[in-house]
Amino acid sequence: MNVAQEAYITGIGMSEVGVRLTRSALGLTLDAVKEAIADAGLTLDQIDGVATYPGKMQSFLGFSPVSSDDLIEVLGLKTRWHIGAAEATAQLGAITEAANAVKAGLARHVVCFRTVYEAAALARPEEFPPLERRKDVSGGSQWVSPFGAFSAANWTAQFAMRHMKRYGLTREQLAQVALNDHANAALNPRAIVKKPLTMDEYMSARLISTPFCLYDCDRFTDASTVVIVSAGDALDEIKATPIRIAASAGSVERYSWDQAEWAGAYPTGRDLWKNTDYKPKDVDTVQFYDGFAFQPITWLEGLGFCEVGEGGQFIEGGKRIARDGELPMNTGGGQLGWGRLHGFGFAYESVVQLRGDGGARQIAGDPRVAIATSGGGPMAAALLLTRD
Ligand SMILES: CC(=O)CC(=O)SCCNC(=O)CCNC(=O)[C@H](O)C(C)(C)COP(=O)(O)OP(=O)(O)OC[C@H]1O[C@@H](n2cnc3c(N)ncnc32)[C@H](O)[C@@H]1OP(=O)(O)O
Repeated sequence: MNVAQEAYITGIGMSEVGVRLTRSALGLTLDAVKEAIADAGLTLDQIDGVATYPGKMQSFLGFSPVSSDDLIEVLGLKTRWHIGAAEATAQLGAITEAANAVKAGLARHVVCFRTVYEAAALARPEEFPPLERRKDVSGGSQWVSPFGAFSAANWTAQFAMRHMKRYGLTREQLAQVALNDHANAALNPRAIVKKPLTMDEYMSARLISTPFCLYDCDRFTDASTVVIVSAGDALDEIKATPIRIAASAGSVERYSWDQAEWAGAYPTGRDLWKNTDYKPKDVDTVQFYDGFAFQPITWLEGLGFCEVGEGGQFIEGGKRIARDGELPMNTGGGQLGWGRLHGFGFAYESVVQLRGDGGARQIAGDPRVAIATSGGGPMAAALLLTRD
């Protein structure tokens, strides 16, 4: 391997994470950028690239409150390359784009950020009109919004129901994702959730969209997460342990309601392994996107940790995915426990674990290989990260 031709995550940062924070979205973003740059040991004038997801999409529901242009202007960055990856293959696709840019010599140090402001926005409907108030619904939304199915909970529930009927997935199995996330979040000082969840609490929670109850759904959050992607030939400027982006993959799929599998995780999984010599057995920890508890099940299957249809059995009882299990999952609490960081939290937590910086939630041994994913529906992305 020629290090100079590789791309590395060299810094991570995160703002305060909360619900209806009395901070601006830009302020949260600047906090996270500052922390990541300091973590890498860089200075602002060394940043020559910016990448974000989803670029310049409209900021309904606080989904996309800060653009790459905003950040460049406010910080006065002298960027050679930047992208608002609106159509990137899900959130972590922005990090893949940055890795490709540094490998191509278009930039040396790229700030990749994802800021979410959905909790604050929900409390300010005049400023951030909710979907049901908008007159300009288009694309896939036009087929579901007239029926009141505004939420991804309604759509994702269809796939979970199909999995239950076809493969026998149970609510007890689904619960393991939430229980595991809450247990790990309780050890993460930055997480919204502060205590473990019991099976009784899970089962008695209010129903949101069959089969999802409250604890199957991530919660709208205000936060910003940053990772810095650097060129392999710039590592002598870095003070932190670099984590290599050893492989990445993604897909933007059209899907239909009669598909059994939750589309994006499956082609993404297949492609990821084509792009590396690593195998599923080499992976020390997985950080799987969990907008809903069902999605990690599709990632387990899509990435080949088990056969299609066997994701529920894989997590039965929760031991395998626990911090001391054979495949520790969502060690920072995932989106169900940490907060809806919209994919970037999984890249952040992978770096924490691979550096051995997890404190009370650090997994044992000497983890060297992690997978972070985002999305899993029509859009999906995965990164294979290694400490070499
Ligand atoms: C590629 C992609 O982009 C794909 C995706 O991301 S898919 C994932 C998309 N995620 C979502 O759509 C978010 C899903 N979650 C939700 O819609 C909402 O949380 C929900 C419908 C489940 C509940 O909302 P609600 O009924 O309006 O609850 P709300 O009145 O806001 O809150 C009441 C209390 O319930 C609790 N609560 C709310 N949501 C919760 C959740 N998801 N989990 C646990 N507790 C929750 C809180 O204690 C809350 O009190 P606070 O105000 O102190 O926070």
